[in-house]
Amino acid sequence: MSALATEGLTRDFGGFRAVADVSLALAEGARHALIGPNGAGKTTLVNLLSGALRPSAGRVLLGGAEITALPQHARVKRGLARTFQVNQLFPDLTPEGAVGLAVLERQGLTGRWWRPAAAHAAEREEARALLAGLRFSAAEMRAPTRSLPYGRQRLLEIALALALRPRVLLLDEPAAGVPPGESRAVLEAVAALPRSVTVLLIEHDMDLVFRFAERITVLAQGAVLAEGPPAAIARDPAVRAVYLGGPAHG
Ligand SMILES: Nc1ncnc2c1ncn2[C@@H]1O[C@H](COP(=O)(O)OP(=O)(O)OP(=O)(O)O)[C@@H](O)[C@H]1O
Repeated sequence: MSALATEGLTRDFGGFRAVADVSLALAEGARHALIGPNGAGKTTLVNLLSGALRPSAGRVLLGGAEITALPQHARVKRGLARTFQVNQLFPDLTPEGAVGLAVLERQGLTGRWWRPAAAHAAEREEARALLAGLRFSAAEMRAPTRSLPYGRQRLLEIALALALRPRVLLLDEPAAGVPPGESRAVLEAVAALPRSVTVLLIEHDMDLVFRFAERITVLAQGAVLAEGPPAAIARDPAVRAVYLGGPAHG
């Protein structure tokens, strides 16, 4: 059974078909990447998966169960998480505090502000362990998020998603906007994500895609143009014609 699958997923905007009859299947623990030229429909497809958009036709299945009609929060509860831009949401919180809140959210305890401080120790501990796994130093965990380098802020997005203990994680351009000097740390953290999490990476950076992915789906004009292991995708003449261009990738 696939961890995440779509069947004939289609989305029209007026007369324009942004996603056209896309059928995808991610195996448990998959390291799958979705690529395609600008306007290929990647963002629309992710929005259909996360529940931000409803399809015009087709189905989305999580662990074999249909979730097509479920709103975003219900999908998150069932184990489908996506990263989102935290620097707009938590500029004054520390990473430790923000991830601690996400742990509480998972536990359904966010309303209980009255709990004694000692009761927060467990989620703080979990938050620290999670951030340490993403190679945050103790000082970085306790600094206001806004003061951290952008690469660290993007890693915090991943930490917040992981705090929900997802079965499937949608990683939307985790290294976008990160300066070259910091992007290596983001890349390593993505590569080191636990296998218990199935990952779909949406990414423009071909180095990251070809280092991370074991399978790649190429979208073009809303439809699946090709799918396969990286070596086959890099060689595929149709893919190179519409997207990669130039010499084959490793
Ligand atoms: N809300 C909308 N209304 C109308 N057209 C839309 C809407 N959202 C997306 N589109 C169109 O659908 C097509 C696919 O867009 P989408 O953003 O999904 O592509 P993308 O592959 O994510 O592109 P990029 O790599 O540039 O982010 C584009 O032609 C876009 O103009």
